[in-house]
Amino acid sequence: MSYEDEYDPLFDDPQDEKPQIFARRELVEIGHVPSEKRIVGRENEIQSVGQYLRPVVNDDAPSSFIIYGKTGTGKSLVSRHVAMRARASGERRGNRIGVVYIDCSQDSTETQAACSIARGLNEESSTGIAVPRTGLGRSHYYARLWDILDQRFDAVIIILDEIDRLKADDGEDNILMQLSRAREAGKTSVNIGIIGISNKINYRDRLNERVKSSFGDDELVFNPYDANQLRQIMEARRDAFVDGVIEEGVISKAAALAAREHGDARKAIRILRNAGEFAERNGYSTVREEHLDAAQKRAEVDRLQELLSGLTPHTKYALMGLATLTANNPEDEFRTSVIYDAYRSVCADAGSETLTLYRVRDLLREQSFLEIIESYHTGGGRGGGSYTVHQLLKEPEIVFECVDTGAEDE
Ligand SMILES: Nc1ncnc2c1ncn2[C@@H]1O[C@H](COP(=O)(O)OP(=O)(O)OP(=O)(O)O)[C@@H](O)[C@H]1O
Repeated sequence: MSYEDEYDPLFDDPQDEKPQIFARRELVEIGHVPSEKRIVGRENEIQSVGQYLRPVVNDDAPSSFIIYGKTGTGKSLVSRHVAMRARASGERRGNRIGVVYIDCSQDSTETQAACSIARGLNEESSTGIAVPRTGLGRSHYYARLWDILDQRFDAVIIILDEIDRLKADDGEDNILMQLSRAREAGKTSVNIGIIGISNKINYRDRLNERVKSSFGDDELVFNPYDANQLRQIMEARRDAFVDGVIEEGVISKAAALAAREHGDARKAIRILRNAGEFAERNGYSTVREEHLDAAQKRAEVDRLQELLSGLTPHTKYALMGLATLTANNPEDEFRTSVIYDAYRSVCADAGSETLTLYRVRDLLREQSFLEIIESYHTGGGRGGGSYTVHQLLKEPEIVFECVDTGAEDE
C-alpha cells in the first residue's frame, strides 16, 4: 500500500491550526530552576542563608547548617540560588568558591556521595585528577577530593539535599564527619561549608553528637507557602503560556488547591502545567478553571509515583491493602493486624508469597516518614493494651492507579 500521493491526516494536518497554549513550556517543567526574578516570597530565607554563607565569601571558616521544611517549600532552590550568589561575590573579591549540589536520595552511600562531590568539583583538564564514577574505594575518593579542593578553591559550599537519606555506613566515621572536620584534621586547607536539607524535622535527633556539634545549633525552618504566595509563584511563570490563554481565576484556584494540602510550590506549578497540557491535548484555546480538577489529580499521581519509586513490591502491597480498606471506610484508621489481612489478599492476587506480620508492620512504619501514611501509637483504654494505627493520607484511587503502574515495571 502506498501513501505517497495521499494526504495523510496523521502528519499533514496543519499543526498551526491547533490553538497554541504554551509559549515557553520549560518554565513550568519539573526540574526547571527559576531565575532570581521568579523566586517569590522567600526574601527572609534568602537573607538567612546569606548570613550563614557570608564567611565563605570572606574566606573565613563558614558555619554548616540544616534547612528543614516540607516538600516544595523552596529549600533546594534558595540554597542553590544563594550559593551561586556567594560564589559570584567571592570571585569578585578574588576568592575561588566551589559549589556542588548532591541529591542524597541518589547518592546515598558514603562512597557514592564522596565520589559525586569530588566529580562535581573537579575539572580534570586543570587538575589532572581523574575521578571515575566507580571502581575506587571510599578513602581514595576522599583523597582525590582533598587534592581537588586544595588545587582549585579557597572555599567550597556543599549542598546535601535529602541529607536524611544518607546511610551512615560505619557509625561515627561518616561523610558529615569527614567533611565537617576535614580542615581541622589537616586533610585540606580549604574552608568547607555544608548546607544539609531535610524534610524530616526530627532528623537532627538521629545525628551523633560530634556531627551535631559541627553543625552547631544552626538550623532554618522553611514554612509552607500560603495561597497568596503560591499565586505569586505561578503568576511569575505566566509567560510559560501564550498571552491571554490562561482564563481569569485559573491561577487563584490552582493556588487554593495547592495550598489546601501543604503549600507545595512544586505541586502548584505542576497543576498549572498539567492544566495547560490538558487544554492542549483536548484542543481548547484557553486554560479554564474546570481543567484544574484533572490537572490536580495528575499532579497527585505524579507525586505519589515519585514517592513510590524505589519502594519494594511488598511495601506497595501493604499500601494497596490499606488503600482497599480506606476505599470502603474513608477517613478511617486501621490497626496493623487488619491491614495485614488486606495485604495478604493483595499478595494472593499478585501470586506472591507473604511476609510476616512484624515485617509488614515495619514497612508501614517506614512509610509513615514519606507523607503517604500516618502511623501512631494509641492506648486501647483500660485493659485494652496499646497498638499502632495507620491512616492513608492519599486518595485510595490514586494509590490504586500508581501501584498498578509500579507493578507493571517490576
Ligand atoms: N519561592 C519560590 N519561587 C518560585 N518558585 C519556587 C519557589 N519555591 C519553590 N519553587 C518551585 O518549586 C520547585 C520545588 O522547590 P524546591 O526543590 O526548592 O523544594 P524543596 O523544599 O527543596 O522540596 P523537596 O524537599 O521536595 O526537594 C522549584 O524548582 C521551583 O520551581
